[in-house]
Amino acid sequence: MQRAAIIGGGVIGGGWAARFLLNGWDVRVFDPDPEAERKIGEVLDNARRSLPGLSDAPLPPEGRLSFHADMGEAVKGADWIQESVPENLALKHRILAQIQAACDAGAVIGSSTSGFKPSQLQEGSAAPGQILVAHPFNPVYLLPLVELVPSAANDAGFVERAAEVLRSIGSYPLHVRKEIDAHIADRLLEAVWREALWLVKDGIATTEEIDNAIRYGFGIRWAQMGLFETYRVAGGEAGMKHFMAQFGPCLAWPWTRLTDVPEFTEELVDLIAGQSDAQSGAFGIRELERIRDNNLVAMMRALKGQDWGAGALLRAHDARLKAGTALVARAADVAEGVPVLTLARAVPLDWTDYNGHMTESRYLDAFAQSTDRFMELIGCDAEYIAGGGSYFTAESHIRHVDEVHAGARIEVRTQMLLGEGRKLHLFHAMYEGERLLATGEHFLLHVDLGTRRSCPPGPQVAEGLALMSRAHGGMAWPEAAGAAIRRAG
Ligand SMILES: NC(=O)C1=CN([C@@H]2O[C@H](COP(=O)(O)OP(=O)(O)OC[C@H]3O[C@@H](n4cnc5c(N)ncnc54)[C@H](O)[C@@H]3O)[C@@H](O)[C@H]2O)C=CC1
Ligand SMILES: C[N+](C)(C)CC(=O)CC(=O)[O-]
Repeated sequence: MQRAAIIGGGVIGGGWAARFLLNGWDVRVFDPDPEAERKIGEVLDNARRSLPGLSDAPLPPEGRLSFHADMGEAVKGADWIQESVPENLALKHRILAQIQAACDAGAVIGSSTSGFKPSQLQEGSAAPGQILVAHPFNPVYLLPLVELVPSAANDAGFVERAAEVLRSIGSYPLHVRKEIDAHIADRLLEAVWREALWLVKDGIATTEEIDNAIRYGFGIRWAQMGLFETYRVAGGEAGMKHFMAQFGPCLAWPWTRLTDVPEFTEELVDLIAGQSDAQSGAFGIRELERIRDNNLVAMMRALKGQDWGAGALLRAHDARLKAGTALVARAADVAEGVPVLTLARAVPLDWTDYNGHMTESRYLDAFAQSTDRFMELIGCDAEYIAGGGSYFTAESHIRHVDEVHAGARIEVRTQMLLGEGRKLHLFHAMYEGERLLATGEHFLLHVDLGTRRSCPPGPQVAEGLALMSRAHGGMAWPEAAGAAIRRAG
């Protein structure tokens, strides 16, 4: 168990607390705001329904969360301390000095600052090498990017240790090699933000029209290929050089007002806030956060299917998590007389429906994953399938016993009812803890993928089946197995 201290538990500190906590860290929070506990509780509720299901493997058991009135108590013994107080350099200096007076010398102190350079934060510190910028993106518990910005005072081993901690909690540390005001991403965001402010101020577009220009077009493109890869594709077969030749001259045309800063007059603030109310005022902030989280999870899980960008990162993190799970690898290791664990994961947000619970098609999805896992156990793995043998499902019966919600940790335990010759009869039971949620009974036939006809399995799978028969052969037939839907009335 590792420990993080969160100093400043607002929007960003709350997000950090959730990411650490749900990745198994104990988290101590210091924030003088009497509402901090309630606010973090609400951020955590959102995180619990969205983050665990982003992975296809279970996250470690949640750590312990505590709130402390004394900053020294919060930071003492912490491995990672994340400063997330408001963007004010004098305040950050004061807080960093208080942290360093009480924390362990080996702790990493990350600052969430959106724009200060690490060398600015380190000014006046007796141990500057312990402080660096770890700039996250909102919502911190879902978005992987953390800009990790060291200065010359941080040694390379320290930076790598910080990066490894971030990887272990599913983040993507982007090492910003040369410190600069506002790092990398906020410089890009600042450019778009300034241009958008001019468009509203000059009456060209409303806040909603600008958001539509982003979300119906280049925003979707950016989420998967960024800027340069997107423009390379836009250059057609001739690629980047052609793109630059075609659009280079525009740089000299009046396509931007970036060099000017619009003054934040009361009139401009009212105009933007009023348009924003008209656009989104029908939703509360927590409601908007949930809509945002639903969309982000769906997009990132889709990218995982493509093994691309943030999705490729999630896949690699899943592999890490899976390596630490209790799933048995071979039939020879299956315990006798008890169903074998074939799935352990959380319910993803995109598995839920308009009734607010896991939707029916996903039960089949989960049971199908369990069947795949069981096939691997008996030796019907990717190599065997590539050799031309596999199983086809001939019949399924799912019973829905109790409902389950997004973020809940589920397990499927599987009993082999029959595994003989070409026949395989499985009974899956899905649980949240010890609460039975559903059962899935499936009858499969071994097939020759060349002829597409059933046939006896090869020796490897026959042996796996024999081992499983020995482990499960003496078990009682589950009460619900073999049941049909009763006639109504
Ligand atoms: N909001 C955003 O989109 C992002 C903000 N950041 C950065 O994160 C930092 C925090 O920003 P937010 O969370 O947005 O601000 P916030 O206003 O939501 O939260 C700041 C928290 O710090 C607490 N605080 C104030 N004085 C304190 C003190 N002396 N000791 C401990 N806690 C104190 C406040 O009570 C509040 O809960 C800033 O440096 C900001 O630039 C980074 C990424 C995104
Ligand atoms: C607007 N902002 C500068 C606070 C933005 C960030 O720092 C990152 C984000 O989450 O957009």
